[in-house]
Amino acid sequence: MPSKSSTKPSQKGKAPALKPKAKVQETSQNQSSRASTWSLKHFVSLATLAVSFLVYYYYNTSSGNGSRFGASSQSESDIHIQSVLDMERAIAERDASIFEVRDLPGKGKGMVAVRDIEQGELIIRERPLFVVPPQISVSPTALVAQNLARLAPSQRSAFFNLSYVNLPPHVNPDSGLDKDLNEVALAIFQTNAVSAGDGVGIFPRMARLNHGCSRAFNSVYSYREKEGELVVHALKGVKKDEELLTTYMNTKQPRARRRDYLSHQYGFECTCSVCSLPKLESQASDGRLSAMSNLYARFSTWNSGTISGVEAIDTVQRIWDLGNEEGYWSERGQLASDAAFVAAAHSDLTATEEWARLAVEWFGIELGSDSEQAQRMKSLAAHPMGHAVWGSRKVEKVGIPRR
Ligand SMILES: C[S@@+](CC[C@H](N)C(=O)[O-])C[C@H]1O[C@@H](n2cnc3c(N)ncnc32)[C@H](O)[C@@H]1O
Repeated sequence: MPSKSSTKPSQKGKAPALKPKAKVQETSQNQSSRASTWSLKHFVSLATLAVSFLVYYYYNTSSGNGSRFGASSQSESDIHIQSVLDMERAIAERDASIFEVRDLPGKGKGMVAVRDIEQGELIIRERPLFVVPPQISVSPTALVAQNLARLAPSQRSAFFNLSYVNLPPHVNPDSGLDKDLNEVALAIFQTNAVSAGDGVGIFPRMARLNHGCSRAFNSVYSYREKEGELVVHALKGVKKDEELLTTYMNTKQPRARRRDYLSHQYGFECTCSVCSLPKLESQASDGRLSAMSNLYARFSTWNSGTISGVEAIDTVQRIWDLGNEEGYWSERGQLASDAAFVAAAHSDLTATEEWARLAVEWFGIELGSDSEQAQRMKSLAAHPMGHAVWGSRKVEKVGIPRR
């Protein structure tokens, strides 16, 4: 059955660092121009394969491992250093062909598209500088300091280049004292860390993504446990010179609540296009977002048998329709996947196939067509009756997606 959490919002929010209970979310998005999007994504994922290999090489041969250098001959060291430089150049070149990190008024730095980006396109693939586990036995400050000590100098400087908020007032960042530097490091970690599997990690390239609410965010990041990598995909088509924005929270909440959270946790007053709407439009948007949240809660009651399969699918369709009205396209892969689950439980073959196909499409956009989630839905669409829950509930014609 769709667990309570599986029917929850699924865009990935920034994980409050060292709050181990913070859960990763996943997202998905918009339709249209599918064939061309797919072929481009395919090309991009091939291109990034080469980069990934170099990243793999880098992290598995260099990461502060001095003894490796010590044991190498001069020519081996030269080759190694050259490989690392090649890898860094390849990543920088690929990034530069998609976005630029710029100073943006009132936001510090941010990522701006240097060309049109297609919906579903892979923007970043990145391994973490480090990940901290959910359970820790030393203080957060000491843990971050320990992790930093293991990094190569260039990695440490990438970390200390990141921005931070909420530095305790007694800390002087310019004192040059270790104790103050460690507090700054913790503030950087807490401002920039995101969920990475069970832990939270630092990904310095994606860390430049600023936040937008509801329909304002156009990029989604997701962590791939198997690969140990984070990927960022375009949730919507992005125009050249437009800022790339992700979301730091579940934004299906009224503006006042979103602003409170962002100001407290991240130290800024959100002025995204949704937060800047005139009063009446903002109220209408808040109404839609709250209605979506309530419908998600209703959908989850299918688990306990409170609502029928038909009612559950009708609820999914209402969430979808509200998403269309609001321009909120995130989490649609998960939503369609949950609907396919319900359809399979009620032995509705056509509905299972159709919802699974829709899930493939939206997981493909938000998480990548090579994501585990998209692949799983692909096999469900091909073999609906093979689903573990097939026929576990009363037979019902639950309904296919209207989109
Ligand atoms: C993860 S960092 C994002 C990159 C950051 N702007 C930088 O210069 O490196 C998070 C911080 O960026 C700023 N920020 C993010 N989204 C913002 C927004 N929509 N408006 C203003 N500041 C924002 C806040 O200071 C927040 O604490």
